[in-house]
Amino acid sequence: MTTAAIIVAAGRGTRAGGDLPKQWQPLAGQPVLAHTLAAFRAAAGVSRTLLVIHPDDRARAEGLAGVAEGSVELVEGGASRDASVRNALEALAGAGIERVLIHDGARPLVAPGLIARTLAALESAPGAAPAVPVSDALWRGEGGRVVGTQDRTGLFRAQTPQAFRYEAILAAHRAHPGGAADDVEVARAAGLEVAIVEGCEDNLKVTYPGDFARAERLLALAAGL
Ligand SMILES: Nc1ccn([C@@H]2O[C@H](COP(=O)(O)OP(=O)(O)OP(=O)(O)O)[C@@H](O)[C@H]2O)c(=O)n1
Ligand SMILES: C[C@](O)(CO)[C@H](O)COP(=O)(O)O
Repeated sequence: MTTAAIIVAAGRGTRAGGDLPKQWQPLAGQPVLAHTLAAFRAAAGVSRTLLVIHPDDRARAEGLAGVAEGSVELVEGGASRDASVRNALEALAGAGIERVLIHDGARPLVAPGLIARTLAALESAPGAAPAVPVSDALWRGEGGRVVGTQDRTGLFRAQTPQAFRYEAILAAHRAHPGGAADDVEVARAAGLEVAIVEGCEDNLKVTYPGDFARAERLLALAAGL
């Protein structure tokens, strides 16, 4: 099966703050994105890797391992995450790709094993994505006060990579009006079944300033430091 990986990294990282978009900020001495790309290089069976970037970031992207050598292809993103994914899916049209993994560049701790089990789940469904069951109690709050509780049964925190049969997710994106939080939402809007795969607590998305330190601690643990 021919598999492509799409790594979306065209966002501006406004919630993370800093002088650079979060995916370009350093994490253990390298840009966040360098860690993400390294995880996909270590994953088995990915034949093409597309990195979706903001046009302002082209020079930075050209400095990443794999880009100059041609093993990582650059695609320009759009104004929203789903527009960025769509650009990359369209760039793969007609290339004989059968499966696609779509991953946030801002999740640098993705493990090759998680990538493998997400892909494997495509045997039984046209889509598959990792998620972590909600384990904490859930409240509704207003004005700094708890105003209610929420049943957590059947609730999951969604992660990436999200994997799909390529032609199915391309058609789903073409039919979608836009504004989806992730590709599972796009797939479901087109009627595709998506299997839930066991996610990993460490596969965090760098979203807020404090996430850099947390990600560095996890990287150090993984390296046995
Ligand atoms: N127009 C966009 C918006 C987001 N993304 C990517 O989608 C992933 C998940 O999005 P998010 O964490 O929301 O990133 P940002 O949009 O950059 O963050 P913020 O909402 O804080 O600005 C990130 O890797 C981001 O770069 C993208 O490729 N194109
Ligand atoms: C795709 C995603 O990472 C799934 O968790 C997420 O929906 C995108 O980021 P946001 O923080 O919801 O904007």
